[in-house]
Amino acid sequence: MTAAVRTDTRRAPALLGVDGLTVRFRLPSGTVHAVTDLSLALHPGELLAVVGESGCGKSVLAHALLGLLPRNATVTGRAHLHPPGGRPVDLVDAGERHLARHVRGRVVGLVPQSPATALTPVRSGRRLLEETLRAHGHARRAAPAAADRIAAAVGLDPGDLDRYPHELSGGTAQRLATALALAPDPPLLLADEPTTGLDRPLVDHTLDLLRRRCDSGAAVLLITHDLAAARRVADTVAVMYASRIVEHRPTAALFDAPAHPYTAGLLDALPDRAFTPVPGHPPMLTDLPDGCAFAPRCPHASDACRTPPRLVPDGPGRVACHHRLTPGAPG
Ligand SMILES: Nc1ncnc2c1ncn2[C@@H]1O[C@H](COP(=O)(O)OP(=O)(O)OP(=O)(O)O)[C@@H](O)[C@H]1O
Ligand code: NI
Repeated sequence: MTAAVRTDTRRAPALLGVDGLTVRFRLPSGTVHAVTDLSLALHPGELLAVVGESGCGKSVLAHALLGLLPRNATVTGRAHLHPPGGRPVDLVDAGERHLARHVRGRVVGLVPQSPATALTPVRSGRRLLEETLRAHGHARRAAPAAADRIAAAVGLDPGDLDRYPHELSGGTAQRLATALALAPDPPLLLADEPTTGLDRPLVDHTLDLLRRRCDSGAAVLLITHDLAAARRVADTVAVMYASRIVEHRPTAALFDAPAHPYTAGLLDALPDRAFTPVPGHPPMLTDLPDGCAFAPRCPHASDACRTPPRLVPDGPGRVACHHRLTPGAPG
């Protein structure tokens, strides 16, 4: 079914076209290469999962798209957003005023990775949700019923809405953050680890909710550590390593025949596969090697890997590797 959705979405113009997005942080100790030359297109109806080990740049990517990075960040490249019925905007160039008034929440929703710290502490969940709904065009009288409906959709009890964020468990705060992001019905949703702290049935419930939004025309960029989650709902999966996309392809193709040794390593780490972690650790983003950043951990590395591999088309996807795996070959 997702294949059919994918075919349809490719014909529509991209809702988001990211081209060469690069983020650097200046620190007294050096420069953090957080996102490097990242390109992707996201179409209405498409669910893209971004996966990769902790610290590879997933959250920085989401924050860069929303102009939410701190002052020590430099962002270059382009991120064209084509809101349905609205004027296209380059999210990298757009000023804070434009992003705050016309983009954040309304066109691009964010489920933040740490909702407990992102939620305003002095308002109850109900007040936050009703304010969000009213700010996005719901009549005052209709807001309470709409708040209850959205709360129920994310699996919140009405009683949970009457609490303050600091009174909520991590999983409940997570669901409130999801409800707040969904309330304005944004055509693009960036969901950064939206299932953290949830038990398995609620994880699946939340993932299916995101999938249904795509099936009714929205686009979702789902950031997750959870490959099983990506497999359940994503149309395509982008694998990030040390600030770059190293592989991006349709979900079934990625799980059946990964082309990048790092992707193969992530899949081998799954409990229902070899359950063997990728050996070693990711490099420091202040001190990246000149060539392929994965080479020190890669069983296939050779002299060729001293030259950085470019992300190039590979079958139905893209891969950046001098030793790409072919289907059937050992990882
Ligand atoms: N304000 C900042 N100043 C300096 N470095 C930063 C800043 N924010 C993030 N970083 C660095 O950027 C890199 C990417 O961070 P990011 O939060 O995107 O990782 P992530 O892939 O989301 O990891 P996780 O899965 O743990 O959430 C990390 O090395 C992080 O330390
Ligand atoms: Ni993150």
